Amino acid sequence: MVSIDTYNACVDFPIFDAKSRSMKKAFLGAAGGAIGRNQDNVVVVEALSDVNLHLREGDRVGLVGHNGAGKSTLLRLLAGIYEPTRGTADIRGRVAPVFDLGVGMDPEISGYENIIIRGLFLGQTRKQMKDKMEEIADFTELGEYLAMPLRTYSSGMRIRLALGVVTSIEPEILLLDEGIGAVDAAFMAKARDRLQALVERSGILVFASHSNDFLAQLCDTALWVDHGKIRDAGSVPDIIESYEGKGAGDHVRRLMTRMEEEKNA
Ligand SMILES: Nc1ncnc2c1ncn2[C@@H]1O[C@H](COP(=O)(O)OP(=O)(O)OP(=O)(O)O)[C@@H](O)[C@H]1O
Repeated sequence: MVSIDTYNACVDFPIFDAKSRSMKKAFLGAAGGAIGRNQDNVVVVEALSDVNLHLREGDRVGLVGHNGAGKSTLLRLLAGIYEPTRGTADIRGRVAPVFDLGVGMDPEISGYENIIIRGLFLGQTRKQMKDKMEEIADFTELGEYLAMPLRTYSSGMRIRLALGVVTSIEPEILLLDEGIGAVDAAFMAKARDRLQALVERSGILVFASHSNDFLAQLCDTALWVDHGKIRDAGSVPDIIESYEGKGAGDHVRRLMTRMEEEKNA
């Protein structure tokens, strides 16, 4: 069974070299988690506090919130990269963390070899990646460059390769942190379809994004993360409306209606 359960999970980052003078006036700014002190009087950033999350097979959840609200920290907690400082996080299922498209890529080896390595990094086997190789190679449209070392690629070419691999896997839990940047528009349209298909065959999706259109396309529900806490939970348009206002909520509602009509057409 695939599941995510966190109980009052907190993640603190101790900052041993923080200047105490500047900390005297610590207050909750618009961006970032609360800054406090732990029992040893060390300055800590409270990146997440008392997060209770219960997700099951089929859940597609978007995370919205200001810079430094705790979205990436929450994804890293769910990926097992961070342990909760207090509380618990119980994650069942094979996790594919897609935070940085370039992670696990080696500039000195070929595109083909990088496809295998990146796949292993995402929990796939060598055999699975070899079976998918042709299809991934086609998608990237990189042709003979695939036999060349990755260092000869432009940044957009690297993203094509990384997206080709990421969207080819079968994850039980897919953790996605936007960062899908510099590819040309035609390629992005192709990648969106593949991303949609990836999400559909994933057990659980948690997706942190500042793009309302992307959230509307990939998620059913959303969480507003604010200063390390879950401030609100609900449908994607409702949460975007609470977070950004009525205009943004209505835009997402219209977009979702249009997508639904296109699906049924
Ligand atoms: N390694 C770290 N050491 C210290 N503080 C950190 C570390 N990583 C994150 N933080 C702090 O934790 C808080 C949450 O950061 P996080 O990266 O999770 O935010 P986010 O919601 O993903 O932001 P953004 O939308 O800007 O990517 C911030 O206050 C940040 O300063």
